[in-house]
Amino acid sequence: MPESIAKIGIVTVSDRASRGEYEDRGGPAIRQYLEEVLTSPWNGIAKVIPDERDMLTQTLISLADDVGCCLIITTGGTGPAKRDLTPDVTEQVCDRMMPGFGELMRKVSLEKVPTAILSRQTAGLRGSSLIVNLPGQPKAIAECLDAVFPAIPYCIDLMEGPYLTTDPARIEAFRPKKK
Ligand SMILES: Nc1ncnc2c1ncn2[C@@H]1O[C@H](COP(=O)(O)OP(=O)(O)OP(=O)(O)O)[C@@H](O)[C@H]1O
Ligand SMILES: Nc1nc2c(c(=O)[nH]1)N[C@H]1C(S)=C(S)[C@@H](COP(=O)(O)O)O[C@H]1N2
Repeated sequence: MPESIAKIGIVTVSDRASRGEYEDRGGPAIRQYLEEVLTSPWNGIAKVIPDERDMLTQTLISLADDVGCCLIITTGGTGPAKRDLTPDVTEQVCDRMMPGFGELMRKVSLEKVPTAILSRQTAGLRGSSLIVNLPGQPKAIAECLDAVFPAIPYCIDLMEGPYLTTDPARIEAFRPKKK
């Protein structure tokens, strides 16, 4: 049976990028990362939205339930600023949380910037979708994804999603051997 093409949501959450005050570099950085790392077929569905609760809620639900994304990566809105609500909405739309993602990303980010602890970034599962939050700084994208990406293909296997393969020269997907 042919493997279905993985659909991956890429969501930039930024008031200024969504208003065109600066060019969104976060979404393209996520897409470029996936192009470098994934060797199995995938389609990216990118959105740029403001830090608005209803819009983010609808965007995440639609990418998960209607589009059928196995993975949704957000960037921005994870900090303590009054309008930052990406982790809160992520938790609200998810059935179950995956706190290890945020823990590991903060740990590796702390080696780069002392303000890493200001990110409330998290991850969770909605139906058959894994939602992962990244900070807004475009350079944080590869820093964080390098840490958690080795576990993402197996996470999606366990959710019965498409079989993702990676370029081992870039990221080695870790799949524990079956007993
Ligand atoms: N999507 C993005 N594209 C390009 N640069 C970004 C993006 N998001 C954040 N940055 C950069 O990182 C800095 C810190 O991120 P910050 O969280 O303040 O941005 P933001 O979420 O876009 O802010 P706001 O939503 O208030 O417009 C920004 O000042 C900007 O230089
Ligand atoms: N790897 C990494 N993590 C990082 C950063 C960074 O530059 N690199 N910036 C930090 C800062 S300054 C903030 S305020 C928080 C939240 O950023 P956000 O609101 O743009 O998501 O992420 C933190 N995590």
